[in-house]
Amino acid sequence: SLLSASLLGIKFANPLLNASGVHCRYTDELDALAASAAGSLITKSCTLLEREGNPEPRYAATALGSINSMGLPNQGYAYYLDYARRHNYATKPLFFSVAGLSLEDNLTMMAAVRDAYIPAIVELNLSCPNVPGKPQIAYDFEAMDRMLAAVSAEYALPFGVKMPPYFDIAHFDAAAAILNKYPLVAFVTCINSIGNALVIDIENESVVIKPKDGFGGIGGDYVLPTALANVNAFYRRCPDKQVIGCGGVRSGEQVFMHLLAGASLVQVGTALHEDSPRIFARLNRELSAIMERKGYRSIEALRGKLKTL
Ligand SMILES: O=C(O)c1[nH]c(=O)[nH]c(=O)c1I
Repeated sequence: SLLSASLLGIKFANPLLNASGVHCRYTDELDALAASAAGSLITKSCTLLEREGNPEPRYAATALGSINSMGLPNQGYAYYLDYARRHNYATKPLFFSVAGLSLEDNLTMMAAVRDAYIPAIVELNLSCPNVPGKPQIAYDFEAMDRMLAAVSAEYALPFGVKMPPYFDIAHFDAAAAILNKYPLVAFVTCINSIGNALVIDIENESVVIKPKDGFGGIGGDYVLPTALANVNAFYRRCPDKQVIGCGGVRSGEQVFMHLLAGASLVQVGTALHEDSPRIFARLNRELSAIMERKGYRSIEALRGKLKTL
């Protein structure tokens, strides 16, 4: 149909899903996404063992988006693996986000997903900005190279990576060159939050979240141009991979922009957090209306068709 999408040869009724971390820590949240108009869903990035995460307040919404320093709170990978075993894949695909605190933990968790023989799609999170003492992997190119070499060898199935934003052409080139060494990295999700920003409340003359002196990853309207640039940069540099767009989506127009930039699927974070899974029905309606107005009969007809001047 009009909104049909595909990734790794798997069919999606529409390109929309949640961004990992939003509305996906607990099974009731995941069930609500499964029952929503989203074309697929993804679990909260998980670690080997359950984690409480950082002290609260650790999320705040602003007029232009959000800031968070959650600290990787999650129920542990076994909880999400159990959910992934019970998911009905005939209804919609499920993504499984992994964010181990070490290479060994990532290998253990991904081996468990591999050995579960379920069609869950793994998104390896290389970009969590909020675990004190754990600099994010994707900003350390040698560490990312080592991680992908070991994970590719162990998992031995196609998987994706969740990338942070980059801000320098040389960094797009270097990061893409590493990803292109690994054919099993079948998709690249751009972007994670822009890390370590600072939101100030002038009434209280204070930061708005408790962890890390108020420093946290931002999402929402703040990040849209950076998200689109990263989607298009990796779309251009990784012709053998697909790209999932994430960042700044709150209406059909931003979904359309991500698709033009080259995205195959589009994730929604801040706007989903501030609304509810009902947002997916609205976004699908708005995207359909834009496509019909412009005479597009499929997403493939517009994907990656961004014009330059
Ligand atoms: O603080 C978090 O839990 C978190 N927050 C983000 O904004 N991105 C991430 O990948 C993670 I793992």
